[in-house]
Amino acid sequence: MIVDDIYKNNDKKILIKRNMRSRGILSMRSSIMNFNSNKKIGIIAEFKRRSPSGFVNNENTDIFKYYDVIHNSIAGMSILTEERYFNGNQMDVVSVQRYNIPILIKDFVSNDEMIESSYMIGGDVILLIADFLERDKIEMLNRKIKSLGMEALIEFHDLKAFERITTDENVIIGYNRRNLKTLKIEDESFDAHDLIRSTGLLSVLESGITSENILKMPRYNAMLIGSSILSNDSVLKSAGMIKYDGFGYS
Ligand SMILES: O=P(O)(O)OC[C@@H](O)[C@@H](O)c1c[nH]c2ccccc12
Repeated sequence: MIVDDIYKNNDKKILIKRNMRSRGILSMRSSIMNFNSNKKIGIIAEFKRRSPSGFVNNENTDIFKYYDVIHNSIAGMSILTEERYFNGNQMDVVSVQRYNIPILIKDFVSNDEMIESSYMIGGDVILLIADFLERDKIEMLNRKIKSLGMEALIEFHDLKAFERITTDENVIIGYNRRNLKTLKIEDESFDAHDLIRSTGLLSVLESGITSENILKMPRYNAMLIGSSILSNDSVLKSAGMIKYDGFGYS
């Protein structure tokens, strides 16, 4: 399975060790809460060159300057740094620090070296995937993340993986509508949100969100959108029309 192959090869990754950070850490949690307090949902816009589910993108990271200026609805950025299946590149993170928007490092992180390197290139938030990491591993990795002053987006797809998530104060919880084992959208986002709400932590809905379905999505604080934005879908305009009323959208 692709995911197993990625994690198995993490120890062989060539990681940037030199400090290329050009600014202090920005809080994704504060950014999302800021949008919510203005009755907006926070949109985390994702940049990736391709994904194993078949998406290919010819844009480069310059497109972020358009979202920031034109839509101003970007609470954060998500940058894929996984090279072998997503054509990711850590230098993409270094280059987007200048937009001064919180950066989520989207990779299959499973060791301290990846967390340290993500800090060095300007990351603010680290993705951890509960479906593929045991609870004590997540706790250990988040201790490292916290020690560097960063936040963690801990995502799950399998509802059973929710119980592995550590509900620490630097944690945001994501629900991935896509099953990374089958690469298919298998949506249990309403049940997932009930689980997340019981923690009192911020919630992010991820994957397969387009202008067609965004208005029907359940009540999350933020949404992480990649392919449809990168394919010039009008999803950002649709997102801007949603009024976040504290307990969801109206
Ligand atoms: O391009 P989409 O369907 O908008 O999906 C974006 C993002 O949710 C997806 O890339 C993703 C969510 N969690 C991940 C974990 C690893 C790699 C990728 C992901």
